[in-house]
Amino acid sequence: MLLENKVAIVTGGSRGIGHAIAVACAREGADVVINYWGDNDASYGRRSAIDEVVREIEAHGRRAIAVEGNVALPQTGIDLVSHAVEAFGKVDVLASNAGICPFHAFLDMPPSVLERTVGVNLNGAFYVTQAVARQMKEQGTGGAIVATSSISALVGGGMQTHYTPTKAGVHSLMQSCAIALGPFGIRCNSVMPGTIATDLNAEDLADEDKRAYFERRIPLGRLGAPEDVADCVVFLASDRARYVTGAALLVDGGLFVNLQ
Ligand SMILES: NC(=O)C1=CN([C@@H]2O[C@H](COP(=O)(O)OP(=O)(O)OC[C@H]3O[C@@H](n4cnc5c(N)ncnc54)[C@H](O)[C@@H]3O)[C@@H](O)[C@H]2O)C=CC1
Ligand SMILES: C[C@H](O)[C@@H]1OC(=O)[C@H](O)[C@@H]1O
Repeated sequence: MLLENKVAIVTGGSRGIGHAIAVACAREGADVVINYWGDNDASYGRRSAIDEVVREIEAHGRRAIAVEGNVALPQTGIDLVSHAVEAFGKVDVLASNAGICPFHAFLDMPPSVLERTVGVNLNGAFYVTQAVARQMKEQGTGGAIVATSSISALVGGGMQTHYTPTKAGVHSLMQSCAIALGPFGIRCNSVMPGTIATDLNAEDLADEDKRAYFERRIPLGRLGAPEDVADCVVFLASDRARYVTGAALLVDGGLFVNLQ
């Protein structure tokens, strides 16, 4: 197992990519603190989304606690670390994954949409990374931080002018943190998913023509699944990637390189 007896914090872990990361960490032997924001109603079948993630982790024989909190607030990262240490004694891995993408045109974008997107995606990644890194430094045993950036760090989107800069920022944050935290044995990397079928883009991809267009552009011939990303996060978080820091791993089925 790649993360045997490690403790992982996963932000945005109630749905989509974060859900898959949390379960993959447990499958590889980690106990998990799952952060989420606003997904605790019972609209997910008979269980709330977060109850389902906890159940899946426990089915792998690992422990899980769910902690609701808005990552845009500096206190949330501090609280996540406190909960992890209280419940499991330490933090070894952070998957900084929480993010939003409210599609919106550029020319009439209200400042509130920009500020919320930057607040959750970029400031949130900064605050949680900082809180976890302080704990890892104190523990003195290193650690691994993997942030969910995006192919959108490298290419634009006309309805994503507020979003793509946050994903470039998250990648840049991991590069700088790799330098700042390397001396403490803390590795910092990012994954750059392509188009992964989740709630984030369900409405966008409900347009059959748009979905078919994406599928045609992906050399591997399909949209990504959350588990495709989760397995790469686990790899970067594990000792198999012990000499990898400041790197970004595209997980996009070849979409980025497909010019024509
Ligand atoms: N779905 C895709 O095609 C891609 C997604 N990404 C990134 O992957 C990450 C996860 O996205 P998905 O799983 O697709 O989204 P999703 O909408 O399925 O799940 C989002 C998760 O983030 C949590 N969340 C939202 N706002 C939060 C906040 N303020 N504080 C704490 N948690 C919050 C939700 O509770 C949920 O667990 C995001 O950072 C997104 O930018 C990157 C590239 C492609
Ligand atoms: C939500 C979008 O479909 C998705 O988000 C990203 O980060 C990818 O680049 C896709 O555009």
